[in-house]
Amino acid sequence: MPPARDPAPAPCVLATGLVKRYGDAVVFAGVDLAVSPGEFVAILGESGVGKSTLLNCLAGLDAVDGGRVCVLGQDWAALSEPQAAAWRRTQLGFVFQAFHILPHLTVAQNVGLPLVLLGRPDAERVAQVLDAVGLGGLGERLPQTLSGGQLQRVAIARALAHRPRLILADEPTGNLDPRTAAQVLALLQAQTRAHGAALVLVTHSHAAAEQADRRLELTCEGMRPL
Ligand SMILES: Nc1ncnc2c1ncn2[C@@H]1O[C@H](COP(=O)(O)OP(=O)(O)OP(=O)(O)O)[C@@H](O)[C@H]1O
Repeated sequence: MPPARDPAPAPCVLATGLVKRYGDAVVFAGVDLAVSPGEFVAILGESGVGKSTLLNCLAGLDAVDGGRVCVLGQDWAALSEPQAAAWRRTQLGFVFQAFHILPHLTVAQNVGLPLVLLGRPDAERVAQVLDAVGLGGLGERLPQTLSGGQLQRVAIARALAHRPRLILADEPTGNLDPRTAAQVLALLQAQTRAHGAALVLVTHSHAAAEQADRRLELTCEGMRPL
């Protein structure tokens, strides 16, 4: 008898039939997406087509007007807001386009925040991820003393600190020179491969998208492979 094959792993994120509207304006409709553990998917698309909105929907930060999103088997719609916040803190790392770095906290405090919120502060891990993004030694600085590219790397370090199972990154290399961009992407990929996380990257950069296992284009009619 042939050996039983392992069942396919459950997707880290599974979105089916997503529809998003702002008032009467349909941003996108009929969007399907499944990303497996260890997989890196890049999403491209014209400016304004709804890529950031889609990431927010995947993260349960924005409500959808149709369809459903499950993260690691959990449907956002089945959770209360506090339950969703707890699930997000545990499972998700989000690199926002606008960074959302807290100005009154040091770099190290910003990066360590996900670990503190999970009740497991870990200065060693913070130092490790700061080193990994090339910001070793800057932990005690305040964000206002950093460049745009350095702030972007703080946001990436913060998204990785708690080793999330799903990383959603909105233009994470937009402010970086090509060499640093490549390093940061390699780091995001290493996290994905080493911990079986899934990485969904929204980008306009074809160089960044080239690194992905799969490339998809978001259009107003849905998602299509590139
Ligand atoms: N809160 C909101 N209220 C109304 N419309 C919104 C809101 N947020 C986004 N939009 C609109 O939804 C559409 C999609 O925006 P989104 O930022 O998701 O696009 P994007 O593909 O990420 O764009 P870019 O590549 O320029 O970052 C745009 O037309 C935008 O104006």
